[in-house]
Amino acid sequence: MLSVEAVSKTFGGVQALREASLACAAGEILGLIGPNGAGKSTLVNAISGTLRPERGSITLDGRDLTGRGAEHCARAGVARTFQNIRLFKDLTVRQNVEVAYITCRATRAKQAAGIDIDALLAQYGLDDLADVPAGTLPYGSQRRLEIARALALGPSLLMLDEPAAGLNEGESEALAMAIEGIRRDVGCATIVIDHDLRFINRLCDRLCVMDQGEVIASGETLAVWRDPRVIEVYVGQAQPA
Ligand SMILES: Nc1ncnc2c1ncn2[C@@H]1O[C@H](COP(=O)(O)OP(=O)(O)OP(=O)(O)O)[C@@H](O)[C@H]1O
Repeated sequence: MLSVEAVSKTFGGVQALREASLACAAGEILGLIGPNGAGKSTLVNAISGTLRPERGSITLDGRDLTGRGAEHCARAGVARTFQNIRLFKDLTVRQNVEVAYITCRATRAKQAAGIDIDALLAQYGLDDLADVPAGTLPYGSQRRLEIARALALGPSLLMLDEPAAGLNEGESEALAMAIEGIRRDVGCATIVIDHDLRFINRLCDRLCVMDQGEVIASGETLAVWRDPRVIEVYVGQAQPA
């Protein structure tokens, strides 16, 4: 269970997070949405330890992760993918997954025991590409490798930052089914950020909506879309200036 309580962060004069809170339970798929600049990536960065919040607290399964750094968070079971793919481009596909697995084996022996790298590569359609440098893969395969690598960490929390960006409808549907498979097989808490609202609504049990650094609504997907503040942010955006 991830619990984020009243986290704040400023960059110069910009308040990127204003006492943002959210929770995500094991086996749950939470959609984190909001307009550009709402603070979604900043919140994910705080949860994954790449930036230190000024106030608030972040715990995973009761362990305090607040400001503990990316390596500590990864070892505690936080895995993520990035808006702009960040693979080890010169390492092979298999080596990318192995690096994560080695981290998992060092600190999460129970989870590591359940991970089979060959099966993971096959599951994500990467078995025939295992010895190819990651940087030479087509875009869709790089996206799948990022997810396979995140799963090799044996995560308790998986955060996917714009996983459907650049995918066509068929690829998005396949991705949604793969994420549902992760819920079934791994049972981790999953947070998905995406601007593709059809993808988000189809996939997520609950939504957390941010605007200007604040969480303005959270709850079951359908209920959130009836919230006047959410309607204002989304419909307001579509109005001509
Ligand atoms: N490293 C940084 N330095 C300065 N300002 C930053 C930094 N990172 C984020 N910001 C600012 O913080 C605010 C929140 O940005 P953030 O990237 O978290 O939004 P977002 O909801 O992820 O947006 P998008 O959907 O466009 O990715 C924005 O005003 C952004 O310009």
